[in-house]
Amino acid sequence: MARLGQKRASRSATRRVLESRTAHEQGETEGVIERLSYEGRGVTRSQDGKAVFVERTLPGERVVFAVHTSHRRFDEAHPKEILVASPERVEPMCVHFGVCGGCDLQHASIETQRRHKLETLRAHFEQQRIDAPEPLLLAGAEAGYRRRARLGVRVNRDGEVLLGYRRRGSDRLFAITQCPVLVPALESLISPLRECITQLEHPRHVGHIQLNDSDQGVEVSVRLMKRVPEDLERLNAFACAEGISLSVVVGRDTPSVECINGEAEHGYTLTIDGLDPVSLAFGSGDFVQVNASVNQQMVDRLVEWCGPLAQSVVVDLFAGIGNFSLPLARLGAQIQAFEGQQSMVTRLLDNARANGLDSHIEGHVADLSRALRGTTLASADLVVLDPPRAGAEAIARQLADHGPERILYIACDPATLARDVAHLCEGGYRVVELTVADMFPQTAHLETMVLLER
Ligand SMILES: C[S@@+](CC[C@H](N)C(=O)[O-])C[C@H]1O[C@@H](n2cnc3c(N)ncnc32)[C@H](O)[C@@H]1O
Repeated sequence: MARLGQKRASRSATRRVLESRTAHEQGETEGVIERLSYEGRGVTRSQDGKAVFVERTLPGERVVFAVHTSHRRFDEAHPKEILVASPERVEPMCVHFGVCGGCDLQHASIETQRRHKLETLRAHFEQQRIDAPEPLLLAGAEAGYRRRARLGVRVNRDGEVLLGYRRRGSDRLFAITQCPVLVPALESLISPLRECITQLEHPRHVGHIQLNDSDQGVEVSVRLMKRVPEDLERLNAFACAEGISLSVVVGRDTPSVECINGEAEHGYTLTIDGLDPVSLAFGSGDFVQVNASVNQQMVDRLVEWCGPLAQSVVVDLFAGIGNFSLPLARLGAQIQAFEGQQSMVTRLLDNARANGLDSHIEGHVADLSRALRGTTLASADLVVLDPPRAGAEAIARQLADHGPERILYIACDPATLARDVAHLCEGGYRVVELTVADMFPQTAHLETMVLLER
């Protein structure tokens, strides 16, 4: 097999390697990959038995690797050559794979990726001694699924405009020419956008660019440090030519938003289907589930698991802009929604009103890294919680002591999920349904849905 591209370690990583007494010589080592780590790297051992995590490799492969970062108990490495390839290895779909900080599993077949996610979840549950049914899988397209992205912009010393993402393991930006995990309507904008920024009077004033695919089509938001009228005209011409909506956010401390082309003043929405669909307006600072098809399947499964909900009281914790609250309210449930950001609670309540569901939803701002005071979670019929990666340990302990009959936990981190589910099981719950949702194909990230009953 061919030699693989040289990966340059960041300066601080290089310094750590040189300073570390346990670092490998800066040579290359041969090894056989034993297994995949949870975050999708091949694991082998150095001659002295130290674990080495080699990115972009698969179990069973014989590889030549070079260590780029050394720690006391393990090393991190990149492959130089694949001597014996796994039959599960595939050609990565993106030319930037290995450099880009986004995807980490493009070298594995989609079946391998999904099996790995199921095994990762099982392993976390086993570590916590949680008794659970075999996880099922929800999945959509393996590429072209991301409906939101943030692109960085940098102008290098030669005046060349770089539009792209951060490098793997670094803060540094690199230029992209493609991103096959984006929905086609967003991916096709990469080159024209770069061209447009290059032709601005002041490309250095561009901070970052956010792309959203919505019910109204593509919406682009450009962050500008300064308002330059000629550049606004050029951005407007670009938006008209591409048939997209475009707004600019100008200034640093108190930025102002200006719509320069399209429908921004009416808002952008995402629709969730059902017998009676709901549409959610969102803003660029709001949390949005990036994979529309998998999100729809999650909402469908939630509805299927939770059965008839008319007149039920549902507490939706970490509610965002109402992704679960509104479909549940549509089924007749009374929703108490809690969310940390005031702006998203406001949006959730606006969304409830716009969908004729305001009499079914109350929204509250609350910091859910702590137990929720003044609300009797036990008297709800169902608690839905969908925390960020840190999980919801305090809430899980509270629910373990005073929780309702049923809890639906949606999680983007299997380790903190398993920790919290273990608390719930100690409190008398058992896992009755378990599903892995492949929300982020080509990466090792997994989304999980767990239904627990007392
Ligand atoms: C994974 S998102 C889920 C949002 C929503 N359920 C959805 O499906 O779109 C997690 C949400 O938790 C909110 N959040 C994060 N930390 C929080 C905290 N300490 N207290 C309350 N909400 C928090 C975020 O603002 C975000 O909206």
